[in-house]
Amino acid sequence: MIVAIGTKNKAKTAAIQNVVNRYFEDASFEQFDARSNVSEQPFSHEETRQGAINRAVNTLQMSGADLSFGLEGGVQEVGDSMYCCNWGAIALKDGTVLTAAGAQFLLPEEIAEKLREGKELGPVMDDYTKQHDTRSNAGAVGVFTAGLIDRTEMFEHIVKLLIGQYLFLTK
Ligand SMILES: O=P(O)(O)OP(=O)(O)OP(=O)(O)OC[C@H]1O[C@@H](n2cnc3c(O)ncnc32)[C@H](O)[C@@H]1O
Ligand SMILES: [Mg+2]
Repeated sequence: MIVAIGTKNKAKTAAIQNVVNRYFEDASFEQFDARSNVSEQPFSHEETRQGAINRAVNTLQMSGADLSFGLEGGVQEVGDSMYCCNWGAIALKDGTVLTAAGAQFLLPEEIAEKLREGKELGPVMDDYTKQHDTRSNAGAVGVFTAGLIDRTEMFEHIVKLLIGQYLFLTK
């Protein structure tokens, strides 16, 4: 089975490879820089979900794969707080698209303020941690959960939800 991945971010690709390899012995992977066709910093569940769908569909079109994955991070305001939200999609050759959402976690107000000013979470996290490429490593979730859950583990749960739906559909 050929599986296409719509990102080169290693926190996301590791999540897809780890979970797919658990359920399919014969999987091979192709990676693409897929366009999400939404803002660099999605600002709602709806936009984040659409980004995941667009990545999955655009990736399938670029590849000769049987199925493709799109994963997208964004933020959503609930009450007076901002949460990081995470969505994923699988696209199949027959046009089927499966979606699932994952963990949401609170962003500290000083981070939320910078995002409301129009900044992107990726660079804001690098400024905050004084590290490089937080988004490809522990991620904001790793930083703000004291390392208990990193970005790969967070996306693994979404990938598991997606593969479970795929297995249910094809059983
Ligand atoms: O290469 P891609 O697949 O685009 O991976 P990305 O890290 O940019 O991830 P997204 O586009 O899905 O995320 C949208 C924005 O939010 C940032 N972001 C999302 N989750 C993050 C996290 O856990 N840590 C740091 N930045 C994050 C990210 O850098 C983008 O600016
Ligand atoms: Mg991005």
